[in-house]
Amino acid sequence: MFSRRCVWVNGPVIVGAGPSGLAVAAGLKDQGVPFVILERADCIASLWQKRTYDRLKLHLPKQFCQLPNFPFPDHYPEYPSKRQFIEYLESYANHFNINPQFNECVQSAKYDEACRLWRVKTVAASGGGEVEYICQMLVVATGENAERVVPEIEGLKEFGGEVIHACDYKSGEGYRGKKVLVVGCGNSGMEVSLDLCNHEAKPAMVVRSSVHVLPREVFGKSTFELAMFMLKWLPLWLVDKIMLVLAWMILGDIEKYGLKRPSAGPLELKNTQGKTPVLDIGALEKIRSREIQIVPGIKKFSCGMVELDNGENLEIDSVVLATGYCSNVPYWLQETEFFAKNGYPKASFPNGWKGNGGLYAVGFTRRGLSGASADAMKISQDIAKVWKDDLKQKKQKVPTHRRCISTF
Ligand SMILES: Cc1cc2nc3c(=O)[nH]c(=O)nc-3n(C[C@H](O)[C@H](O)[C@H](O)COP(=O)(O)OP(=O)(O)OC[C@H]3O[C@@H](n4cnc5c(N)ncnc54)[C@H](O)[C@@H]3O)c2cc1C
Ligand SMILES: NC(=O)C1=CN([C@@H]2O[C@H](COP(=O)(O)OP(=O)(O)OC[C@H]3O[C@@H](n4cnc5c(N)ncnc54)[C@H](OP(=O)(O)O)[C@@H]3O)[C@@H](O)[C@H]2O)C=CC1
Ligand SMILES: O=C(O)C(=O)Cc1c[nH]c2ccccc12
Repeated sequence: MFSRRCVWVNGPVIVGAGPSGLAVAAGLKDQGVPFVILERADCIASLWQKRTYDRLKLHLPKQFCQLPNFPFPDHYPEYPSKRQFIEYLESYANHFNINPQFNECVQSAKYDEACRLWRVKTVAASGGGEVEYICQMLVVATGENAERVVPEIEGLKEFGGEVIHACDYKSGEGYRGKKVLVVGCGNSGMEVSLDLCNHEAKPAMVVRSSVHVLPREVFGKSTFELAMFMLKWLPLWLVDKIMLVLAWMILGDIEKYGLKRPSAGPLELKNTQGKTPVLDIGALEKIRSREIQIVPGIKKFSCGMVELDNGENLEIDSVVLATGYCSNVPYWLQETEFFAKNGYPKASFPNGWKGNGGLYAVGFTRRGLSGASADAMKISQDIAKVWKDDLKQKKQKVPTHRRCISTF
């Protein structure tokens, strides 16, 4: 017979200790609301610490990436490096005295209608110990990038060479002289291809459909900042048109390199399909000089080879799947009213942060870190209000953790 530890949590359970979970936690600390954060990894911000490449820098200027009530240090550059961003998040957690429970992967969460409580089951990441947390409120902060997307492509098993996902790519060091097929042309595909070039590897990047490439800066100003500024006065479609004219002036016609532009504009596409435009940090120059080869979709792999949709065959040594990420909420949250099948809230920004029965979602806005901060502020305020009203009613506080042992 197993024994499962059962923990009553006074206050909400937050699932995920990335920027979103930390931002909600900080807001709750500020208002004196207790909580528990459950994190499957052994550190905060595991996406940034464990699943990103060495030379990554933030894409958006720092003022769009800082979390509430704790700015970046003044000496940070306009686009902080991954190391700097991680250091910032570590000091954020220290400043607010946030101590997540690491190595606890949430396996299931279910609202118990009878007692109006959430039952959140975790398993230790190393296997073994199971715990059931019982709480009144549940904050989903597992992110838009929780799991890698690995497409099934014919013959990939017979390929024989190394196949990795972009989240396991650290640097081009080991690829010198190698022919690498990079599948996907989002920001990851572009930046992995650029890094491979910088390490004298030979990347070919698969562009199966279309992509918006924008310069990271226009006349020395961040393109993103400019777009946000224009959106205050102009409709989105017009800002998109202006962005495309500026991109054409600065980057030229990218279609002649095989990079077809989508018919919807870059901001419209980000809003409707969550597809992030590429903010170019140098890959385009390598595409122009043919150091990065652009190739069409993949038909199939065979031993050491790939056959493309245009019938061409390429010899390759390795494959990097820069094929994106997905939410993992449908795997563990037993709820279908607030969350859609794709693991995002059904209501879009700014309405997708609060469900029924004390359910909240942070960081599913398709607006990066600034969207996560906006959600977090609303959530921590709402929870604090519920909490304080509740306290007033009870007039007496219950201990933070009440433990019991249940058997099954
Ligand atoms: C390569 C890359 C670069 C990016 N650059 C930028 C940028 O420059 N600017 C920007 O605004 N956005 C950027 N983003 C978007 C990114 O989504 C945000 O930066 C940010 O990490 C989102 O924070 P989050 O806390 O919502 O999700 P995450 O950072 O993914 O954190 C979620 C946490 O939840 C944990 N978790 C997941 N499932 C479970 C579970 N079942 N149980 C327990 N814990 C779980 C994970 O281990 C993780 O630590 C980038 C994304 C990527 C992939
Ligand atoms: N410096 C930074 O700030 C960086 C930020 N990021 C962010 O991380 C998030 C994820 O980006 P990313 O990892 O690039 O993922 P994306 O989802 O943006 O891109 C995935 C790419 O893979 C392609 N793809 C998927 N399946 C296949 C297939 N079977 N065959 C061929 N192509 C395929 C897609 O093509 P299609 O469009 O045809 O489906 C698309 O080009 C984004 O928000 C991005 O902005 C990423 C890297 C750096
Ligand atoms: O890099 C990302 O994933 C981001 O989410 C940053 C981002 C949010 N909104 C955007 C719109 C255009 C380009 C980048 C972003």
